[in-house]
Amino acid sequence: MSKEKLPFVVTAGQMRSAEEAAVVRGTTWAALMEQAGAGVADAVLRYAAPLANRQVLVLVGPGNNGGDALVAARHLADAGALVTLYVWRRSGVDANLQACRERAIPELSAATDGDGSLLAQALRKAVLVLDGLLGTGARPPTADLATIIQAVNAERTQRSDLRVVAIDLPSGVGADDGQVPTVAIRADLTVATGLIKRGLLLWPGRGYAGEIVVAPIGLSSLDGVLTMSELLTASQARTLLPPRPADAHKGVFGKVLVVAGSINYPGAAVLACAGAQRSGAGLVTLATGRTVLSLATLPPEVTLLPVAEGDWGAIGPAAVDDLAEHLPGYQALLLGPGLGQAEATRKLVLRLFGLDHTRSRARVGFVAVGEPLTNQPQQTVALPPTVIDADGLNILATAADWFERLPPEHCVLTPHPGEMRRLLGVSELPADRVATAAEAAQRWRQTVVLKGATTVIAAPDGRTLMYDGANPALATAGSGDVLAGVIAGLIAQGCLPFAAAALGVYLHGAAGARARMAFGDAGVVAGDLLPLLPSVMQELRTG
Ligand SMILES: NC(=O)C1=CN([C@@H]2O[C@H](COP(=O)(O)OP(=O)(O)OC[C@H]3O[C@@H](n4cnc5c(N)ncnc54)[C@H](O)[C@@H]3O)[C@@H](O)[C@H]2O)[C@H](O)CC1
Ligand SMILES: [K+]
Repeated sequence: MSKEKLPFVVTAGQMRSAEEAAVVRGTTWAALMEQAGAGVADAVLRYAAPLANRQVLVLVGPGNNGGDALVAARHLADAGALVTLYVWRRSGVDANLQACRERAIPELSAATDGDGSLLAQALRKAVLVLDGLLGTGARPPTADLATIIQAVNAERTQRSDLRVVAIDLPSGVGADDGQVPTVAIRADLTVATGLIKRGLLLWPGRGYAGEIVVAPIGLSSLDGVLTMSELLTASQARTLLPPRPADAHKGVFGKVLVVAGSINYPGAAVLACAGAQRSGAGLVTLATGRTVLSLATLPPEVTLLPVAEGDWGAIGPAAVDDLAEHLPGYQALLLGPGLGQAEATRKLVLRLFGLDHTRSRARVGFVAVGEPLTNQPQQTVALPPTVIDADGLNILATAADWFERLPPEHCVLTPHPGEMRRLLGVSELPADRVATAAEAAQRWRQTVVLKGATTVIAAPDGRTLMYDGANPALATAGSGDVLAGVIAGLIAQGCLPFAAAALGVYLHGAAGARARMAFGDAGVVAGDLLPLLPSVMQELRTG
């Protein structure tokens, strides 16, 4: 599929670059705006038909977002809608306003509506409000603009028959970070002009956008923008599926070793193993202490590798020898779910990554790709591609420059925001989750899955995917364990780290959506995802 057809997600700056690149290639700003406004009108007519002889109130702001609104207003009037303009702080009469005047489209001005009565009256009559106040050039709305926004939101709350459509962004939502510093329009639909702005997919902005559609504006090529995010869609996920030859034996689908669990979290190990199984791995082995094994109710298909444990069943550093003996032959390692942070476990994790300097040479660790395994008595066993999750991340975060021990593009890190803060050594994450994940992935040279209502998957080469899968049903203990297992299972089947992370996030999210439909917003447990994963995967494969 050509790049242009993929739903790119951009910052305001990247959008500007794409537009400037288009203008350099011969289009004009006026043409871009005409296509944007026409596209908005088309989306509105598809979304809220019939509008003939229905009142449409178009809010017009001072910038090009307002310009789009004037173009759309003209097209909607030509389609038979009864359009009224409500102009806020727009100076001068440009061609698009002139064209509305030639159609005698009624025009109200905020400047002469001190008490807001004109707006209130127009809102009461309208069946649809089109928000063309502010777009990518917005600063946080203050006083007079905030009053207009609050009046629109109040009317929409009171009347279920009123639809609000935002042009490019709901006014008041930050284009790059989705923040809503003061107030913002609550839209039922946002028509993104040309490309989806990042703020539409980052919370809380995502919650103001409603349904999101894209109105093409003729960006013939996207070479103007270097690294853009892309929305992770089913069609994208489908391209990432590992092959599933009908005549294959289980060895073809790889083996996953899961180092997980502790006396407090035996279930995390179970969910992680089951996630790996349900993603299609050929064989899953749980390496943990005997105490945890006695507590965990494992699927019968999971094989067990009891390893040395310390106090309270915590996996201890001596487990390195057990792991070294068994790791060869595994195509994926998952480290972390429910591990706990006992001192003994901390030593194990640091030793696995060669960060525990109390011993000269770990028997297990990352051997630089291509470096021959030494045939010394302390032969080092290379770790397979590794998913590092939960306490695996929390323990790594305690070692300075931990990421320098990892061979490039060998791991998938799956932090939630708290784990990301610890890995970055910051008290607060920056608002722009995409930039945060992208910079970390490039610095650490690993795939990073920054989990959240919108999950960002970032590759070391700068590419980022955003999964728009906010789902309260997934905000449940163990959901992350299942995801980590799915990703490890996909790596075992031959997916490269970034592909496994993206496909894993998609499958996990789709299963979560299925569970929410079946069980509702509350009360879904992570285990409910497991039986849904194979059918979600099958539908993706045959879709
Ligand atoms: N560039 C193009 O050819 C196209 C742009 N598209 C649309 O245009 C907007 C971006 O336009 P821009 O003029 O840069 O920004 P805004 O329309 O958001 O308006 C900025 C304008 O408003 C003033 N302003 C900002 N915040 C406030 C505030 N809180 N209070 C008062 N005034 C404020 C600011 O000073 C500027 O004057 C983009 O979103 C698209 O909708 C087309 O879609 C494609 C072509
Ligand atoms: K807007």
